[in-house]
Amino acid sequence: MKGYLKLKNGDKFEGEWLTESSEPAAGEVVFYTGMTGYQEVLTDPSYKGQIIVFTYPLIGNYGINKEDFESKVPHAAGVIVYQGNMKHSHYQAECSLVEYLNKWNIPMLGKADTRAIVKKIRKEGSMSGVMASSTAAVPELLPLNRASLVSQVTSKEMTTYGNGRHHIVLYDFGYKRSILDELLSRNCKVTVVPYQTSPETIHSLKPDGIVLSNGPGDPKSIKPFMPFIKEVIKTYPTMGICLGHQLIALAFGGDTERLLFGHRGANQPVIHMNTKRVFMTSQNHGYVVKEKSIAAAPLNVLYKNVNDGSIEGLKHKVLPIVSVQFHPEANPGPCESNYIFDEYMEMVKHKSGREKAYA
Ligand SMILES: NC(=O)CC[C@H](N)C(=O)O
Repeated sequence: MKGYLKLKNGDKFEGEWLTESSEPAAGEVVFYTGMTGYQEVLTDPSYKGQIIVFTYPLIGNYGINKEDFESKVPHAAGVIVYQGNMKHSHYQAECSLVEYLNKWNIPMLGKADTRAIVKKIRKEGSMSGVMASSTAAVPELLPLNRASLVSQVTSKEMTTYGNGRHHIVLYDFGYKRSILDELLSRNCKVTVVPYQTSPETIHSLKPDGIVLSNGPGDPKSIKPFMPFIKEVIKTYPTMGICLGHQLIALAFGGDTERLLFGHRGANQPVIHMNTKRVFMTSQNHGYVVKEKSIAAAPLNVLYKNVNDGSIEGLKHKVLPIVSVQFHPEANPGPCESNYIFDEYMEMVKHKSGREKAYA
């Protein structure tokens, strides 16, 4: 059966509809450039409601396994690939990509001219679109609900994992399992809390540190909770990852803006501003912190993207607060920024040092 992607600007791309349900799907059309990691990408809550165009042609070649889920359910609205319906082969594979998508009723378009779609998005920017098996569906008929994305993926209740020595509260805006795993592997007990959790509740947990997770959508949609976030992060050593990083900037008076087409892939070069060391990072974001907006904020720029110069990390001038726009937990992606978790744990362990600095 034929299938189509229609972009908001009216452009139409044809392909083969590979999944069972013929229901159309709408979402923000974005592209991901990594060669592997489709299972992690599809189950990363930051992709909630997005139609993902994979630029690597062989997507599905190693199937779906039990190990690589970033959350229990997939979050992407749709999948677009160059080949599709690949015969998979891997010793850990449990099923094919198409079988997995069928289970969750997520459409996949194969044999699509992914290069043409990406060139369009790179020129005109990420935009909404609709995937359908008939040409009748139009994007306007399937409106997007960007504002409530975080509330769709956050935990419903508080859950504690592990019994390590350092108690970390992970604010859940749509956290990736790998972030939890990184903390657990560093002798932490982690309490995952819904993103609306009040400072009083956090204080009652007596945490040693706070992590603000990644998550979908516009960081400004969390603005009503900013006073909560600000109070909590000023009190405990804090690390922000991706959306969490953007929220730290907003909390200290900074501003965010939308990138033309975002950074989504596993080889985004980032430079450490002090050491000038460059390393590759895994990324997935459509918004960035505006550099001018933090000029008066008590934040230093610690990392920048080598390709476009955008801000990739911040450090508070006095308080033990650090944040990165990229993903140090890096699944999928290179692990060379993994040390950021070690640095954060040092901050957590030297809490008394923070108290001295603040006195
Ligand atoms: N991975 C993330 O946390 C993404 C953050 C935010 N939703 C963005 O697109 O910029």
